[in-house]
Amino acid sequence: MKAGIVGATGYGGVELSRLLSSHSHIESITLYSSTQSGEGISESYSHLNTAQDQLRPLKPTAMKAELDVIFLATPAGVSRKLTPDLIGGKAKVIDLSGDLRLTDPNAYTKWYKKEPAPESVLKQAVYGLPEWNREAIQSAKLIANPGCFPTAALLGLGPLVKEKLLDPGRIVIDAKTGVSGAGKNPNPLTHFAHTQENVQIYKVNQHQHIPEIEQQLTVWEESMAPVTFSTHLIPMTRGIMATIYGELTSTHSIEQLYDCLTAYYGEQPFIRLRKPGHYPGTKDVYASNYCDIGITIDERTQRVTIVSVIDNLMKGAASQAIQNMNLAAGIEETTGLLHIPVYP
Ligand SMILES: NC(=O)C1=CN([C@@H]2O[C@H](COP(=O)(O)OP(=O)(O)OC[C@H]3O[C@@H](n4cnc5c(N)ncnc54)[C@H](OP(=O)(O)O)[C@@H]3O)[C@@H](O)[C@H]2O)C=CC1
Ligand SMILES: CC(=O)N[C@@H](CCC(=O)OP(=O)(O)O)C(=O)O
Repeated sequence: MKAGIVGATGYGGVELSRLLSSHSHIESITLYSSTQSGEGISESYSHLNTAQDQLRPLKPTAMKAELDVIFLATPAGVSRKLTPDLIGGKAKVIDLSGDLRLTDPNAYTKWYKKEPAPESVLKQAVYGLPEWNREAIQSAKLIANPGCFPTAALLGLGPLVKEKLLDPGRIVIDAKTGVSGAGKNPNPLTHFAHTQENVQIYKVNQHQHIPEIEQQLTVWEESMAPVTFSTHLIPMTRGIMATIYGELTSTHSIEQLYDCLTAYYGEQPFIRLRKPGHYPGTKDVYASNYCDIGITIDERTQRVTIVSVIDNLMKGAASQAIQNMNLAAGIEETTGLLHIPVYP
């Protein structure tokens, strides 16, 4: 397959380059930049000293005709403009931004404070959470790669919500992220002097991932109520931990809840369940496509705690996009993705 990466100079694009360069079904990678065309990617990122070095200007008509898969690793607001010119040809398009994830354009305007993608484009986009949407992804030509926090939160919540084991009105998701989640451009929140030795809550009750999480939870449980979702920036480069609290609709043992997770995830190649009483940390999934999940019940309060960890740049972005590419291309889902996480 011939792959193209738009936004190749960003953190998501850089991870895509790294992963695709050793993918057995990729014959070429073309890198696109809106600001650095003509330069080599290795001038900005010397670790990417690969055969495919030159950054090219975006030419949608040629890209659509020549490429088999196009990744859009661009900020919100870009792919809504690019996608109409890229779809309809032979290329499958996988968007890493939030532009195509929300089915309701009004929700996009409300939470992203931007103009939405055309409804005709939104209708074609398939939500790329493979563990829950594999069949639709397999026949998709346009894929909305999930957000990093929604990936962690939804994978943690899916089985119990789908089985109606959790009170739909009492779900709380408390999430922490590393700084790379904010992309390559530093800002006052992510500045080293502010982040180092600090924990900072941000976008309180206003995070753009709230409607994405609620949209999918509602697919599983139609009476789902709004969730409480908080994000914290912590002094590390990669990783997300979502600590999720819920209340049981009826009495269940921890073994029953664990069996419920196993029934859904036992055969999933990228979900690793911890035995009850054991919990993952972000280092367990560093630089990998895994999502590790732990679960317990507090006997005193009858509240459930679910801990779900991912690498935001991998299962939260680039490697999940490749998992989606594999499925849409009809090749083995795990191709190029079975790296053991980097430790320490
Ligand atoms: N970082 C993360 O952990 C995650 C990110 N995402 C989403 O993935 C997308 C990419 O994120 P990330 O790589 O971190 O972001 P970065 O800011 O690191 O990179 C984005 C890249 O997009 C390109 N770009 C910017 N403006 C335009 C434009 N107008 N037209 C075309 N290209 C443009 C830039 O490259 P150039 O100037 O060379 O064109 C830039 O390098 C975002 O939508 C982000 O929200 C999703 C999940 C996790
Ligand atoms: C640390 C940090 O700022 N993280 C970002 C991650 C979101 C993201 O990557 O954007 P999408 O909406 O495209 O998923 C945030 O919380 O907004």
